[in-house]
Amino acid sequence: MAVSYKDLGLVNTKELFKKAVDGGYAIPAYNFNNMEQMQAILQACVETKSPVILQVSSGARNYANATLLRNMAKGAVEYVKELGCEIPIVLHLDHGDTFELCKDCIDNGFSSVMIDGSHHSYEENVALTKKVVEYAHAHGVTVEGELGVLAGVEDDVVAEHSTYTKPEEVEDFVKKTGVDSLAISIGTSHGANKFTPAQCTVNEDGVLIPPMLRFDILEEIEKRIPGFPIVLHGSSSVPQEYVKMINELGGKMKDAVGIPEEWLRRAAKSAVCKINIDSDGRLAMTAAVRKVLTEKPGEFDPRKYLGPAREELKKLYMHKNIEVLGSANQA
Ligand SMILES: O=C(CO)COP(=O)(O)O
Ligand SMILES: O=C[C@H](O)COP(=O)(O)O
Ligand SMILES: [Zn+2]
Ligand SMILES: [Zn+2]
Repeated sequence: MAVSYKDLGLVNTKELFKKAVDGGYAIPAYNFNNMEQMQAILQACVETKSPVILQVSSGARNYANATLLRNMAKGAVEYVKELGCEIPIVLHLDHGDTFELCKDCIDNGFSSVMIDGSHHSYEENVALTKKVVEYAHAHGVTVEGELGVLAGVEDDVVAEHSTYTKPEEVEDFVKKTGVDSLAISIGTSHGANKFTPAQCTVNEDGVLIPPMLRFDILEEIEKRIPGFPIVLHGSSSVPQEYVKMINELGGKMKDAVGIPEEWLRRAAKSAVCKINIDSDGRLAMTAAVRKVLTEKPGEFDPRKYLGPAREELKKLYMHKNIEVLGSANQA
């Protein structure tokens, strides 16, 4: 039997995006795979009074099990009430690659899905996205499409080089497909190794500064589809304190560079109304777990290292909501 997101107390992205575009901030889209990540996200968003998009990749569904994830999302709505603030919660499929996967999520309580047809030809992308939109809209679910390909690892898909979004395609794409939001490629990419040191310049403090995002492309897109909700994937900043911690505590992360928070702040003020962050959370948890296991080698209770990891993650998300995305106090 199909389960509607409405029965779970979740919301789609429609109103949230409208307010975010008008208000000059972005809604956080944080990926989760397990209970501690979900708790950290919800606690951080309740404490900062921020709306939130709980983001699930197909990898996460395989890892955690789709039924369990859905029931966790149902629990999320009750949990935030218990915490004392009923923030709007979206359950979103990240990087859906087939109609069947999107349909399965829509039939199982997701309030929003992404169909990433960006790896197909333009015509195929339009046809696939339109098909998902028709099914989703019949169920009140909102849809994110994508134009342009991000460099780095996208789920199972590896894009060696990014292809920037062509502004001259966006109007036609939005009109033909009926999507509710559009992910674009302006120089961000997935993972912790977004740029090689050779691509970066070094500032006076010895910090690697990556090549500037193509804000000119974003501006051109905004001119062509004014006020239309834009999504930025691959937006982790790869905090160097976490990379350093991981490496000092026995890890081996080489050349990890992300998107400066200043640039994300600038993007959030534009039509960019959803910013995807996954890798930074992975770094925060890994650094915290390594710290506990190094300092207390006799520790073997998972709560003793996953608990501090959850705390570190919550701190990171609160920082993002308040200092970077501007979503704090917008719930
Ligand atoms: O775009 C993302 C999820 O869709 C996450 O990007 P990061 O790898 O930069 O966190
Ligand atoms: O864009 C990809 C997200 O970071 C999810 O990653 P994943 O497929 O490893 O769960
Ligand atoms: Zn893509
Ligand atoms: Zn992504």
